[in-house]
Amino acid sequence: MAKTLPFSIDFSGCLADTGAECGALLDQTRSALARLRGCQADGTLPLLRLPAARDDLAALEPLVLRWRDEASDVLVLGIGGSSLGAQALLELRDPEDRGPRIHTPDNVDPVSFRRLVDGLDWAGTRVLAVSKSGGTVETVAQLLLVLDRMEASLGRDATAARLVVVAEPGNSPLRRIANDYGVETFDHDPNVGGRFSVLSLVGLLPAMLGGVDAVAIREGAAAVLDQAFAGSDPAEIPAAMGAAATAALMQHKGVSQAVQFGYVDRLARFGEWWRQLVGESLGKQGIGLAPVFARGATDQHSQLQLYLDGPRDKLVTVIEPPAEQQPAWRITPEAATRYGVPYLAGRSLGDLIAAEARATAESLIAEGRPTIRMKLDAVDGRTIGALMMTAMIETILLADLLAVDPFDQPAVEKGKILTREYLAAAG
Ligand SMILES: O=P(O)(O)OC[C@H]1O[C@](O)(CO)[C@@H](O)[C@@H]1O
Repeated sequence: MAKTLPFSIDFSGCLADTGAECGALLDQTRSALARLRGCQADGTLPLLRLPAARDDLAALEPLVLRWRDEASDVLVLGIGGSSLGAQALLELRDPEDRGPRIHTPDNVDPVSFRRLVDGLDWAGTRVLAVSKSGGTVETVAQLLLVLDRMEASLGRDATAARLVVVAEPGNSPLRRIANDYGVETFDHDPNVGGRFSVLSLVGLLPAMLGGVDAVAIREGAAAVLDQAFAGSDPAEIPAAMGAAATAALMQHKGVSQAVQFGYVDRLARFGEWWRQLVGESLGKQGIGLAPVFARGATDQHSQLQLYLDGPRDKLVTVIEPPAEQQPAWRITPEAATRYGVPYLAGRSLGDLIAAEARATAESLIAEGRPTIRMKLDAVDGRTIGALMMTAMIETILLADLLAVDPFDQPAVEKGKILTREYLAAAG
């Protein structure tokens, strides 16, 4: 299916007993796809315009060049959609890249944050604070603590020169800090929600600071939209098939969990980004799909027993590695024979992990467990851009089939209010 995309995908292992229901749901995706195409044309869903945009990337270049040249470390402060996408993209960094170390501490665990910050040389450190709302307590707290340290070490002007803020326009704590210090500020598009913002500067600025090819990422995403909006049969569109198959399994087979079983370590952070996308976009009004990330081959020795023999409530997507990641580092036939493991003769770890991914997918299918098989052409910017856009379109289509709004997250507000109340009371 769909070889204009940098991956192939096989849904045959998840359609048993739901073929008819899936077909009907697939038909329903036609109207949602047409609406999305309209939104791309008239710009009402800016996410869909990002893959083709280039001017915004050009506007980031001076900052990227400056910081890549002068910084030893970049601290990216942000959480949720203001960090997870960047973390996923930074996994594609070339190990030989000579740019700054990039830290994405997202969490506010006081010990790990302090450990990180204590190891920084403030003169060489640059700080990028990202928050769509500009008011997320974790990000604001981290920034205030960091500013305190930086200012004590460097003084106010040098601190201001080392800080850049990304936030939507308006009067928010982050904007007030930025104004007060007079720092360079970039707008977060108010119409691109955090978990859909990875292809904007939110994900791409940190990626570019790490020397990752932002254009390739956008090209991969563009290929997905081109294919999805070309008027093809929805059965040929991975996002539409994924949404229809998932909805059919949820509505007719009691599936309530989606497991992404990824056999590529560099995509583990992609798995974390995807968890927010699925969790926050679909989990509402008593409906939802619990997203689970499992790492192959590690979780074969931890979770696979459950997936094969536990409750039939899971849809597993096995992401199989590309052939490309098989370096010529092989077990010698002599050693394999001598120690009684002849099947390892001449084999690499790439051979091993590929065989394990295949074995996992085939075992799940043999057990009648709904399974999608995805095979990547490569692990690069174009592929991750395509994976991310496929996941976002699939989530939007699935939300449409489940009749929930993919773009809000109203339930998390209560906890935020209580957190502020408890902090105020403690003070
Ligand atoms: O970018 P912000 O506004 O700091 O929000 C961070 C994250 O918090 C949430 O609003 C959930 O609390 C996410 O949707 C969002 O990605």
